[in-house]
Amino acid sequence: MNQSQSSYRCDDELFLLNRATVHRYKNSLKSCSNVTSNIILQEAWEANTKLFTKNTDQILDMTKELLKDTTYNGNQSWSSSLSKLPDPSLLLEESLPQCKCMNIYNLQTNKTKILWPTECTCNDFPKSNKSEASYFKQMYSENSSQDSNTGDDTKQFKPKFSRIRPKKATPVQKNVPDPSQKVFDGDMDKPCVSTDVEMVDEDKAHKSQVAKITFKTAKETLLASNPAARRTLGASRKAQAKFVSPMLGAQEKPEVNEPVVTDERLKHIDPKMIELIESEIIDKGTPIGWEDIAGLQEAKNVIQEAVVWPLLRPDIFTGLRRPPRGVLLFGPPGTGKTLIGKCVAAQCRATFFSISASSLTSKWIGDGEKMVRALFAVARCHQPAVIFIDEIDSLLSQRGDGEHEASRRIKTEFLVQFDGAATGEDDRILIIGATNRPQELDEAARRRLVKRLYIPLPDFDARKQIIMNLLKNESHSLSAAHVADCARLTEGYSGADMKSLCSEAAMGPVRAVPLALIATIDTAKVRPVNVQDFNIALQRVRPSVSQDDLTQYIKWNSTYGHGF
Ligand SMILES: Nc1ncnc2c1ncn2[C@@H]1O[C@H](COP(=O)(O)OP(=O)(O)OP(=O)(O)O)[C@@H](O)[C@H]1O
Repeated sequence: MNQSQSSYRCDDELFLLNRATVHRYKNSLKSCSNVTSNIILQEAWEANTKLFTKNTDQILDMTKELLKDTTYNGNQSWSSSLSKLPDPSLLLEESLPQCKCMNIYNLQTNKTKILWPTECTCNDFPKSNKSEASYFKQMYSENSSQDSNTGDDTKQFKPKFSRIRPKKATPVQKNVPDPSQKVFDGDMDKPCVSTDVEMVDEDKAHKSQVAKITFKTAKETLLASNPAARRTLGASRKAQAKFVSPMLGAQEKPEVNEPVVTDERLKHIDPKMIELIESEIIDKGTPIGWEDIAGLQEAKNVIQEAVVWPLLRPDIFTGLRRPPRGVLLFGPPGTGKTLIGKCVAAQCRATFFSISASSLTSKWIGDGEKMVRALFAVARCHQPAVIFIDEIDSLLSQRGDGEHEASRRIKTEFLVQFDGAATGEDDRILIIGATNRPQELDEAARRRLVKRLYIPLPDFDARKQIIMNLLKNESHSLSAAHVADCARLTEGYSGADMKSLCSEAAMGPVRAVPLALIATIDTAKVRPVNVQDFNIALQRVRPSVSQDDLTQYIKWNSTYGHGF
């Protein structure tokens, strides 16, 4: 008896597998593809079909043979040598190659109880010294030798490309399936229904589809994503033909259109510069109100009277009431000069051009004066307009012998444009210059910036207001008295210093949160900012303006500044 075989069940179907194949089959189930397991089952089925047919024929032949030999014994009874035959079911059983634990097989009239390989406990898988591969080969040769004389005893398992097919809700049953054509469909819970022919066709289709998806030459990839490249790859181009770039997406790229300039006043200006000014220099930040600027009441009054109202009502402010076209804001850094410029633009409903003089001189080296011309031309098209020039001292510094030619030309162009804007009756352009070094300004520029307003450090009330404004949207436990104390302790701080102080204090509650909780803590559980946080912040944030600097501003203000 061949002890190296067992049976395997796929629902109602019975497969007989030799032990090595069962072992191999079990292993194949661990892999993510069902290709190997399909092959094993298909081949086992074919081998077993032949085995069954052969054994059944043998039993029938023997029975017929014995029935011929019946005798009448004279006692009104017939005897037959059929009884000498072994039980046909045992004969069938013997034909079933089984393992040593076959005693647990329960053979009942040609019905074989199915034994799952996992149920087999005899562990009699041959401990062959041969490698598993050669063992399989041997086992397979044994089976094939019973096969028709093909002479091919080294029949190999040909790998089949197959996918794990999704479970179908209702398997498509094609009449009564022919067992000889059954294949296992990869689903252990379902009977197999596909035929060999179908599977081969499907495999072929799948293979070619996989090949199509996976393998593409560089040319195919390019053509798939950019069909226009077909004209340039391998095709001859006529001498007059336009060059077509084979680069990906080159054909889709819209041609870069030069900005269309419609305004007559801009026709001599480089369109790229116009675009640059409109995109980079026009400030579209949040509008600022007068209440956002703490203190500086006198400066605010002068600006309203001299700048805002005339821009709003140009009809009233004519003749002697004609407003100044240039304003200089000077004072220590961080005192709100830029804030005032933005506030003016917002209050006049004017277009706000914000430019730093150093960027004019460095960003467009060699083109600085063209840029200045373009700036004024664009501002004329967006009237009323406010041109805010930060660090105006570096643009309009005192002229000297060692001065660079480019910077001299920018300066000259600026003054020319300034005069044009100042004298043009219809022009409503205001220049606001801001500087921390008013003493370095060129005399000609100083004269043109008629209103020179000193923007000092915030006083006690202004500091209080800055703290209150900044704490407005924060959770805090500071009383009015605490805020006043804090304002008293910050004498000499600029507006920007006050902002730094409040930011530092606001970090106190966050620093109090244990490090492990910082990523998860609920915002509501972070404690409010308290006076202790401000006391700590006061030790860390110091004023940025020195007393000496302040003395110089006061001196320059008394000489050139607008007296309040
Ligand atoms: N008077 C003020 N009221 C409210 N906030 C102020 C005031 N002054 C300064 N600040 C705060 O300081 C920040 C810096 O102010 P701003 O840029 O206007 O100063 P600046 O005078 O233009 O400085 P710099 O001369 O260095 O350019 C502002 O964003 C604002 O938060």
